[in-house]
Amino acid sequence: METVKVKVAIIGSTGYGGVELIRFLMGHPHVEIVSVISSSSAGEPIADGFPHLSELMVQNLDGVDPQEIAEKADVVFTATPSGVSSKLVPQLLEVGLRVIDLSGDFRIKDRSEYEAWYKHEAAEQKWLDKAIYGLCEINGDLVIGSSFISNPGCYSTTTLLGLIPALNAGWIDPASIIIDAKSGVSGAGRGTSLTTHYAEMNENMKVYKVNKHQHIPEIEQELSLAAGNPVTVTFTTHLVPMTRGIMSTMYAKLQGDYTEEGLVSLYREFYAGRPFVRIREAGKWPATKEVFGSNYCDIGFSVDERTGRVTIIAVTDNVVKGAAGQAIQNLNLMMGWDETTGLKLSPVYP
Ligand SMILES: NC(=O)C1=CN([C@@H]2O[C@H](COP(=O)(O)OP(=O)(O)OC[C@H]3O[C@@H](n4cnc5c(N)ncnc54)[C@H](OP(=O)(O)O)[C@@H]3O)[C@@H](O)[C@H]2O)C=CC1
Ligand SMILES: CC(=O)N[C@@H](CCC(=O)OP(=O)(O)O)C(=O)O
Repeated sequence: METVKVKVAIIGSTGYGGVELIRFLMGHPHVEIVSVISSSSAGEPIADGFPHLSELMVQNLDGVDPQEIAEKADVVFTATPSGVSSKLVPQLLEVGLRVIDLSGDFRIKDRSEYEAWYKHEAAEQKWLDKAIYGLCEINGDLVIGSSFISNPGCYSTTTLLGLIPALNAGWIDPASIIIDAKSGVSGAGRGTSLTTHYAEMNENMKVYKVNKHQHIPEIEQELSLAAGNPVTVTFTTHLVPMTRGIMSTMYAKLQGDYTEEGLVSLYREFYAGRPFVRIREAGKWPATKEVFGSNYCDIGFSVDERTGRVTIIAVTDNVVKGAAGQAIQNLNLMMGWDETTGLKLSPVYP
């Protein structure tokens, strides 16, 4: 006998995060997509803009009406811009929906810190306090049975999964961390801009938001929790001419004679039973193609005995583990299902 499916709605379903949620959820055995929602194209068939989704059971886009969503759905994903989520999500929670929000609006718990980096008004403190920071491999226990998840940022996910085990074990000096991160252009969303259009990005590489990236306070907040003390980082982001993928290359001073083999053991033990984090053997480093289209985060190491530093390399697909995939992993944990349900896709290669 088939079990009752959880009814899911997606707001922002015409953006990259939303479309990727639909792709994975169409194959999820315990989920029924009951509403795909757009603030600008309500009433239009989703297949008009996305012909590859013509087999989705719900055909027309609905408008943004919390009461109407609550009548149809149990859980709603908000794949909406920051500044929109902060206002919309409380309305969804108030009508009794469970919410998984993909924006940055509920990740940073300190309102003044959020406002300093995002340059607009923070959500009310009571909602910030309610939101669970859904970095599944670290906070999975808090996600189980919860009703409101703030899904981590793409760079933050990649970077935190790469740093937390070494920081937590006291193997690296928290004051020495430098992060050099690169992203494919889909990380900027579907809207066109001078920064991201083809002629600007093809055969080009750009550094951006140097020392000003909005993921800095998110990364520092979570590293500080892992270290038990305030941690600050140097974090630099680059756009590279590819569609998907993040590589985060992290440098830190080792606080002992630790080897690559030792790091591999430490990380494999830390992530034991967490199927979406894969640790390369000593001296082997991951590439973005090796996680493309999948929910994996792959991590490798190099120890430099001359400088006493470790280089940690972590890769993810920004739209999957960095957004929609992790959001579904959070749904699985929230509902008490196996965290890999609907997500067991191997990376697309080549
Ligand atoms: N792309 C990525 O790799 C990642 C994105 N994120 C975050 O996830 C969220 C979605 O990102 P992404 O899909 O890339 O962004 P997109 O810009 O591609 O899509 C955002 C969607 O939000 C909808 N939207 C805009 N304004 C409103 C509104 N007032 N009310 C309801 N819906 C609105 C738009 O659809 P419509 O006009 O049809 O309503 C739009 O398609 C963002 O907060 C982003 O920062 C997080 C991690 C990674
Ligand atoms: C390539 C690119 O532009 N990437 C985006 C990160 C997307 C993301 O995760 O955004 P939120 O944290 O706002 O949800 C950026 O650097 O701002």
